[in-house]
Amino acid sequence: MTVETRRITDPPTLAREFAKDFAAWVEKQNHDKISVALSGGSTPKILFELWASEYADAVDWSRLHFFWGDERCVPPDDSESNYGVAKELFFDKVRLPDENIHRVHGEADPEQERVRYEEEIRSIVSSDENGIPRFDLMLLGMGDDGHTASIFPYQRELLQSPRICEVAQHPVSGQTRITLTGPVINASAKIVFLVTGAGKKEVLADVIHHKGAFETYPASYITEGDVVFYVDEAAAEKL
Ligand SMILES: O=C1O[C@H](COP(=O)(O)O)[C@@H](O)[C@H](O)[C@H]1O
Repeated sequence: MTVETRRITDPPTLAREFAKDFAAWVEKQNHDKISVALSGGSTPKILFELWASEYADAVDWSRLHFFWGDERCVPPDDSESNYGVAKELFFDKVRLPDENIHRVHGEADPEQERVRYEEEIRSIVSSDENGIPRFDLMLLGMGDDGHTASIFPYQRELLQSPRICEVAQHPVSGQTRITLTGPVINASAKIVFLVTGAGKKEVLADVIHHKGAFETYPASYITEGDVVFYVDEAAAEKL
């Protein structure tokens, strides 16, 4: 296990650095069906725009299969849909076959969709020696409260679940979501957090240095693989 932190001036530069590293990483992969789980929220939006513009022809997108670490249980055209955001900013603008996009059907019955999505993951993503799907790349964000994917503080059962996905609840809004579980996130070959903004600086320092209230923050438990935190200066202030 290695945890690396990369401090980068601001969100646009951070997205640019990661996009460059990502393109080089894709080139190095010696298999097709490269599986990437995307994060939701606001942080990856600049990255999606960059992929759709400067990297539209610089990456062979047909080698990649996109999944999500978490999704809100809303229809795909809802502004809250993590898939909807990626579609509008990225998928609609690059040459990526539809069959390479593995979205969570947020409009479906959550429990039935959890089961269906697990099967879809198993059909593409190969498993490790413990039978856990091993994504090639897990892209994560971290909320101001230390949540990652849709695993929120005090939802330890989601961090330890033996399932691939669980139906989750946002603790404040009550919004239903579907999230990958801790063991699946941790089994990924490579894990990348993109974290920006001053609102995350205290929590980020606790998560990375395992101090203060770190045990409360789900992001603290994503430590088993090859983990890289890309952080902007505002978020890195307390590191
Ligand atoms: O709800 C979510 O929040 C986190 C963090 O989002 P951000 O807006 O602070 O970037 C995100 O990683 C997760 O996928 C998303 O659904």
